[in-house]
Amino acid sequence: MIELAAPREKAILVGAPAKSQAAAVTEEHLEELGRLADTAGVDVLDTFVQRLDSPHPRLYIGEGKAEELKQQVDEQGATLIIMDDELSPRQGRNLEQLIGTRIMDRAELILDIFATRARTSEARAQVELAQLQYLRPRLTRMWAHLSRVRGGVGMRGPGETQLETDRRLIDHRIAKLKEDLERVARTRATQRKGRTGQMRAALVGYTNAGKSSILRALSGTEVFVEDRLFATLDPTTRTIEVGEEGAEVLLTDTVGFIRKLPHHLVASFRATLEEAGEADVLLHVIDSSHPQWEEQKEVVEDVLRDLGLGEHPTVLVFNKIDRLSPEGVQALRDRSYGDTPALFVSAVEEGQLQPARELLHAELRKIRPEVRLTLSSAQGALVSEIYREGEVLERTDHGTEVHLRARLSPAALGRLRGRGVKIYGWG
Ligand SMILES: Nc1nc2c(ncn2[C@@H]2O[C@H](COP(=O)(O)OP(=O)(O)OP(=O)(O)O)[C@@H](O)[C@H]2O)c(=O)[nH]1
Ligand SMILES: [Mg+2]
Repeated sequence: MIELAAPREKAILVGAPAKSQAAAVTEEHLEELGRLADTAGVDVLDTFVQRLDSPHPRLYIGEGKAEELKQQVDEQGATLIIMDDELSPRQGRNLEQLIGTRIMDRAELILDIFATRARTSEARAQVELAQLQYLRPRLTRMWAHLSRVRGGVGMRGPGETQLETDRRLIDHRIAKLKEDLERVARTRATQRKGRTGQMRAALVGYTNAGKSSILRALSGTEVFVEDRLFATLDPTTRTIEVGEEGAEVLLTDTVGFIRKLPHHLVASFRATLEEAGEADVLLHVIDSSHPQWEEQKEVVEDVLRDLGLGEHPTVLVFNKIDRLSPEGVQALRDRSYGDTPALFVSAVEEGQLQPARELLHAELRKIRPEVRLTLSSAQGALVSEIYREGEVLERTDHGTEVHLRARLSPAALGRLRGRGVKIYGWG
């Protein structure tokens, strides 16, 4: 994106919700936008709200309101306007022209945060791809903005040729990034094939819900935790012990989700997030002390559905219950979550996570039942497949037969049965 030199930007946050939205919800959304702005290093001067029946096609907000906003910007000396809603390229351009101040929407702000926080080369490439895809249809506006900053005659609006050249350059770069990312994804898929069939779980959830804190508490290792949105961008995996017999599970922490996550960003992070899909079970972490936790839970469920993980085995982990009253915790426990098992924990209180270990163990046992298999000498090749795909607990060789006690996923069991392996204790 276009970088302006320091000092810090001073922004007015603009929300234009539907008339039906409750005032408290609007306020909370703008507060979240304020936290995003803070993470991006922007000072927030004020907020500005207009309730709408539907967005204005030309300016998003109404014309009169836009004039009012312009006045407020001038009076308060704002250098930036941040819209909570996604602006079309045209609305952004028109509004920017009318007010004469740079406008960003929530999506652009999130992209900016990701760009400054991504550490691995893969995460950086994913963010750059998303940024370029966002930028491409908005090039004219970016150019108009640049010409105002530099203020030079002859810089006012580049000719069509300049735009064409820029679009072509962007297209080349997009193609190159996609190619690189596909290569990385292929390498990872190959690595995964070589992995043993250890049980895996992944932490998913709204940003700041406490995913990394839970990983830290369960693994007893240092994991980066911060009271900021998007503290974690790169997935981290640790081994944790579950149950009483010292059974081990690989637990992966993932990037948090947020309302109106730019879809380009979800698409370019797909490869990383798909790793979560390889987990036997997802731990959906919820900040139960947040007034809008139900909306946050829905946002996460929507993104998971987008990623094709809507039906994946999941456990709900209601975190931060240390901030609730005993009655508040009881009210959460009394609710029904359908068939999804739910846990009520605190990642910061000693010993509170023991039930999580036990439930995780029980769930994984359900997902990967323990079975006994008998293979004939002709099926020798399948034995190594079982070692690769599952967890072999015991092996005895009886003459030409191999007897195994193992944990395998239903899919692997179905495949083995299809190939004539004798399976006991399942289905
Ligand atoms: N009181 C309380 N605070 C918690 C609990 N779990 C996490 N926190 C705090 O919540 C904040 C966010 O925690 P993180 O573990 O970084 O959250 P995250 O889900 O990994 O967040 P992102 O990586 O930003 O998506 C930190 O300030 C934690 O100390 C809890 O059980 N109780
Ligand atoms: Mg985190």
